[in-house]
Amino acid sequence: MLGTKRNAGAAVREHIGRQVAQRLDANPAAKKAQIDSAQIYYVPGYLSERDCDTLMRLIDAGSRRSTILTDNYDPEFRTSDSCDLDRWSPEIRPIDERLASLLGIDPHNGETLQGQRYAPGQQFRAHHDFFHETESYWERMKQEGGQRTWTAMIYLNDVEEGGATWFPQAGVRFKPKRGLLLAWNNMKPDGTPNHKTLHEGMAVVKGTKYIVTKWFRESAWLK
Ligand SMILES: O=C(O)CCC(=O)C(=O)O
Ligand SMILES: [Fe+2]
Repeated sequence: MLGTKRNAGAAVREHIGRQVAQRLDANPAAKKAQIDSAQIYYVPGYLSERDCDTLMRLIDAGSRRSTILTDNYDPEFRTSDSCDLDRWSPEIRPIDERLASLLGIDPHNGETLQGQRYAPGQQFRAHHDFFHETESYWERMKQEGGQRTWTAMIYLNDVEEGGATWFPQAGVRFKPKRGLLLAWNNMKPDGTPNHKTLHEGMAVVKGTKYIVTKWFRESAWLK
């Protein structure tokens, strides 16, 4: 394709993008955000109260300070606590597999489900979930399942004030709502990274925000 920066991976990513979008379009529970610049879907009430409670309990039990992958570390960038949730545990496994099946992606391509907790003042500043292939971590990520394609994220509780997920370039903002799932394609329909998926976990003002995030790779992450 003359004049574009499509590389070999783009064809695979284009295919995944189309397959997942078709599957979500066919799912009556999934709604599509009415914007042109990114494929963002949401499913209200995706997770039951009981599952939300279980995940919040596990996050409280297993949290550590969140980390980020970058060559330019800024301690204020991501100030939440995170926890990797054990995919083989009897509580997580059904949730994990149901998520992969919602998107129609092989569960092996999914990274470990990650819980995140934000206290007042904590945030995750504007970032892309896809990997920047010019950064030094990319060589390692390439061996570990490659690029991130789709993200699925679920709010586990309502937050009194603040904590919205904001896509400033796509022009949408989601307020945390217990059980609400968001899923978006980090690639454009042609399989190249979509910079308009830039998003931010805005600072919590009042209350505590609990979410789980699952990032899906273009190939097997789980060996
Ligand atoms: O906390 C949020 O609303 C966003 C979280 C996020 O961007 C992520 O987990 O990749
Ligand atoms: Fe993100």
